[in-house]
Amino acid sequence: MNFPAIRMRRMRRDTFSRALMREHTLLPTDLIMVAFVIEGEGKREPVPSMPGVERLSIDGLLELAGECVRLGIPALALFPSPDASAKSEDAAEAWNPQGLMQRVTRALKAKYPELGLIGDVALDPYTTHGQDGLIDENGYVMNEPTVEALIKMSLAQAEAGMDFVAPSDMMDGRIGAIREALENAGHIHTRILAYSAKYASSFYGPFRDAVGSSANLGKGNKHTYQMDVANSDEALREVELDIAEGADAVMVKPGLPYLDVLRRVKDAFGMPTFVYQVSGEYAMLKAAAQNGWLNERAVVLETLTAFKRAGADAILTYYAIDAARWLREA
Ligand SMILES: NCC(=O)CCC(=O)O
Ligand SMILES: [Mg+2]
Repeated sequence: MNFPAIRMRRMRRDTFSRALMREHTLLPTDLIMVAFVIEGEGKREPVPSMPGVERLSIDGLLELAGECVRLGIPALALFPSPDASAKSEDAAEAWNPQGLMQRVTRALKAKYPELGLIGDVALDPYTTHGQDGLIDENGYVMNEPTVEALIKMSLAQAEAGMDFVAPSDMMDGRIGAIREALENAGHIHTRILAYSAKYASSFYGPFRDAVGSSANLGKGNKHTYQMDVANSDEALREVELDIAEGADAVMVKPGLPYLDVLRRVKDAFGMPTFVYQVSGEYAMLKAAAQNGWLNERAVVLETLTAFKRAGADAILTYYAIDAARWLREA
């Protein structure tokens, strides 16, 4: 028995010794802000299931980007919420050089070249059926035709100046196919953030409201391409394949319910490993905070610190700007 020679509480007694033994420190540079992009001018549309989050037109995005730069947030992840008229069976608007994402990317890069931009690559905002890919007559998402579409979408974004293309669709082989197309087109610096372990999670509900795909998706689900929530060995296989195909960084998504997966991925590969605190996680925290049931600032910073402890190099979160402000005040 080591007690009392070993007293774990001794190092916890004072602020200075707690600081010295702290293993992980959350910084604004760990955070990636997430934004929903809409057409128009001077438009801000609240997302009802995500209080505090608004869909923004280009002018609002420029303000948001300026705030990221001022706060030391290195990157902004963009998700389009196109008008219903831009949706089709073949999602062709996704690779229109004058399309929403491409225009926004050029505008943001012109004003804030130092802010990293991460473009979502998946077809769901652009399809009339709300699936991430192209479907056959039975509604099954077809792998290779979808990959061909994702290549066009990635090239259009890279051409507009996107720093990272981020395929979030979970088709097989798309990382290698996109990498090859980018290289052949001379976009050798365009990075790929692979949503490698993306789960078929019910925590994406508010996001689907935000990008306007939930009504289109209806009773559909994404179980034929996103991962079964019960698996984690499979996540390692997915990540291994994406690394072999040329991913520059890999992602685990959602976040808090998948910290075990995050830790396994980081330990197994030592890759730049990102995690996504998704819309449902935001909604839970926000709802409890609005009811006065949880201290918002304390619990949000706790969740973000937990991601770092579990091995994340960067965290996509709707709370990035709030968290960076709180960290600066602290
Ligand atoms: N590709 C993005 C999603 O599927 C959902 C993100 C979220 O729920 O925040
Ligand atoms: Mg895969």
